Amino acid sequence: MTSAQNISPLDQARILSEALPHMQQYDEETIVIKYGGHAMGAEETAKAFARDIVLLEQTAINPVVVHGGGPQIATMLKRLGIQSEFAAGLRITDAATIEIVEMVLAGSVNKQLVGYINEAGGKAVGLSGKDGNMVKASKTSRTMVDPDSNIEKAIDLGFVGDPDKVDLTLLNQLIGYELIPVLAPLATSHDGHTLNVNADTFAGAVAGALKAKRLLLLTDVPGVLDKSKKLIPELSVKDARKLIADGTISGGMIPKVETCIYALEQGVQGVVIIDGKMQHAVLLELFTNQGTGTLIHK
Ligand SMILES: Nc1ncnc2c1ncn2[C@@H]1O[C@H](COP(=O)(O)OP(=O)(O)O)[C@@H](O)[C@H]1O
Ligand SMILES: CC(=O)N[C@@H](CCC(=O)OP(=O)(O)O)C(=O)O
Repeated sequence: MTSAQNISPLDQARILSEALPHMQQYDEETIVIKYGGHAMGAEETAKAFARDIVLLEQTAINPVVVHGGGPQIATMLKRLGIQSEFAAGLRITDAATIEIVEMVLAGSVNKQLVGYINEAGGKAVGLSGKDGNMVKASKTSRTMVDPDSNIEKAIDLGFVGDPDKVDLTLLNQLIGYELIPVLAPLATSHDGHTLNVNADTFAGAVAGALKAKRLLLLTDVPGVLDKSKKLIPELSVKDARKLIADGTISGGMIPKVETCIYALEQGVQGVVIIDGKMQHAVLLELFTNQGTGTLIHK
């Protein structure tokens, strides 16, 4: 890795100077950043991410962080001997599982990230979508074609939700007051149950409601990859839909790309999927001229 010592002082100054128009572009704007559970696995990278978030806040950008935690939930469920399955990329969440999901997402994962941001000098506030009645959701309904009978069947995902209303009262008390919201993807159903929401979907709903300037989805791959595993730097909504239909985009990448499409429809201007395992991916994406991952556009 090239350290700052290997770069001449003039080049260091040029890199900093290159950031100026980007900082001006995002001045006072809200940027939603989704940090995936896989990406936050390595402590050093997670701490570098936290530093980047504080740097954004320091440059008069309003970052809102949404985190995942799929692998962390899986580890805890395994430790407790609870089986877990996915259907249509979503965790089937029964009554025992939702307790663990909430414990891991709103408890350990959320507080660890809050701790890292605060250690870097920020003022992070850890919340879930249940706080302040922020995110109301309806139980997710999905269908799947049964491979034996070839008949489309409804799948019961249990306590899994799709957001249908985001109340910004609480977030508006934090944004613009140097406080950095760090959100766990949980919501309340209309009859008061806790629902597990895919973190990408949750981030899209929050970015759309906030009319965020940008949405960054940090994952564990360089972006959307084509059939030969090469990075696709730019993807139109039309082509993204084709790649989902032909199976090039599958699994966890489906809710990510669908979130990007939803956010664009809601007026979010720049929507990207980037590699969160790369240190300072957020700074590179926002403050330099080179985009790193996949930009999804209309
Ligand atoms: N076309 C594709 N390009 C990139 N990744 C893909 C693609 N199709 C499926 N994937 C899978 O999607 C995964 C990212 O989704 P997910 O595991 O849910 O990440 P996260 O924890 O960051 O939300 C990748 O690791 C990869 O296995
Ligand atoms: C319904 C559903 O599948 N919820 C996810 C929530 C966490 C998540 O999305 O985490 P990543 O971003 O790390 O994948 C789950 O239970 O794993």
